[in-house]
Amino acid sequence: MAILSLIENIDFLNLLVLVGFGIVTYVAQFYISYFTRKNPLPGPVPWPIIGVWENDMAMANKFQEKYGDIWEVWKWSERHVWIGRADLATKLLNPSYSNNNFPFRTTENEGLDLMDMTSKGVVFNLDWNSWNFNRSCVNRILMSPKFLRQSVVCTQNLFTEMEKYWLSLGLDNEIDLVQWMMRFMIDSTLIMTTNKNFHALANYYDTFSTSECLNHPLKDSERFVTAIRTHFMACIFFKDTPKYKRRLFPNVRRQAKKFLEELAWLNREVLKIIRERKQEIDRTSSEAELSSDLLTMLLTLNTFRDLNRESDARQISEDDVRAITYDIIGGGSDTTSNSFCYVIYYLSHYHEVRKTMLKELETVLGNDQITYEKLQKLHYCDAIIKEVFRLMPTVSVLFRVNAKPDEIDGHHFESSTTFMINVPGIHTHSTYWDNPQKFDPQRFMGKTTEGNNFIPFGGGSRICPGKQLSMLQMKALIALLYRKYDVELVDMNAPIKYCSTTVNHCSELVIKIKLRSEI
Ligand code: HEM
Repeated sequence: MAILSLIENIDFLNLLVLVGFGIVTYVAQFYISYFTRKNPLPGPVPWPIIGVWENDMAMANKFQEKYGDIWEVWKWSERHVWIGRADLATKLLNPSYSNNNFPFRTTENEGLDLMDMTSKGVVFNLDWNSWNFNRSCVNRILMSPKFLRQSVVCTQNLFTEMEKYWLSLGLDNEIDLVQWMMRFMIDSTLIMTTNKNFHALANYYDTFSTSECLNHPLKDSERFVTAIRTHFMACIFFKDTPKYKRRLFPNVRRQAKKFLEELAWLNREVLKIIRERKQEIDRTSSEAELSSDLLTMLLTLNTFRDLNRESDARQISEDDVRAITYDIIGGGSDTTSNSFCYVIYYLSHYHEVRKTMLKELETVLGNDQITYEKLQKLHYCDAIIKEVFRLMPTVSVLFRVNAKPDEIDGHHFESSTTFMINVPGIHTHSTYWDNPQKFDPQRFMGKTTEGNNFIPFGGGSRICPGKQLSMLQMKALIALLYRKYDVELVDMNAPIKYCSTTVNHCSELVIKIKLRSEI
């Protein structure tokens, strides 16, 4: 009461003085605790409340240059320890599944809890036993030759479809590869995951075309594809937006509500797909072969239909199937589509590299059908993709959190410290690479890429389970495109256009293609 009457009687000038005093006290206290913090590392001095905005690849590299290979950045009130040298990341990228102090990517996160992601699936699952089981299921499927072979067939079929649209629009037409590849990989990942085509490519083609002859259930699938993309945006939103912000600011509250409504719709749709597939499997005789999509494989894992089942292994729950489906679609579409655009950018700028690649395509593939086995033999294509990843990693930062207090490079860290591994910093570190800024695929020829100095797919127990799949898809795409077409950038002088977040999103890559004349 006394405080209320004081506020009522205070005049405007005194109120200003009071507020000013409050701010000065807060700022002074903020900097006193910052400059007297325990175990300090070098790093930019943060602003009160907001800290330092750090989620940018160029900025991380600038900080590494200025502060060395281990530094700290404060974001909101959280300390992020950045690491830019492979040997300092050894503990973080520990391959052990049982003895690992850095098992997770995030600390407890109420926003991700709300999305039901912290006890299910793989990417943000904080329940170790549940993650371990789900991850072994995902590994078994994504790395199985049956699934990988099917992905090659799927890539060829979708390329034929996309090519048909390009030809129909005319070879003079400019193609924004980013837009096409985004739809291509959404279709591809959804087919590989659910065995259903959601026609994102066809929908996109329809935005250019005046023809009415396309025959596909456009509108339903468009809603689904939009909801899937919303799911990825919602993950980032809920992970990074604390509860108080979602409650305090009306526009943020509205956004959160909209996301949750859309996610509820998507969950219902995905559960419907899962249940329909279960019924289809039940109706199929035990001798008949089932399709090799992820959903079918997950639902039959450790059942009598699984030839490799272990006697005591449990089956996967419906909720985990749903969460894994999201993880795979999320992990597999944007990453591969952006990476492919970067490969095209580099190939367009390095004529000699392109020439050597075309020779390899001719020698290994000729005009034969592209197969899983043949793609394994494209060693130079493999080296090109790796060199592009080295200089332009699609995922430029890896996250880890320690379960118990630990020590790195003589620095002590409390448990639940957030660590960020600066992938481009390691990929261009002069300790590991000669002439690190030079684009030279030859450096990967005849060499294995074990170890933490090359980590485009991350490392340790959380390494990307889609690594083989995406390398295969990208090699298939290179072969399908370059065997038949010359590819040119419309603007050879433009730098790579991208927006840097955790995934470096290519924002535009306009190309023109024409039928190939000669190498
Ligand atoms: C060029 C393509 C790709 C790139 C650059 C990429 C990169 C990555 C990276 C850097 C991570 C984090 C690893 C870590 O924290 O150490 C990751 C995790 C993951 N990726 Fe990929 N990825 C690609 C394609 C795929 C594909 C095709 C799939 C699935 C079909 C996939 C599924 C996943 C999943 C599920 C995880 C989480 C693994 C876990 O938490 O245990 N990724 N990926």
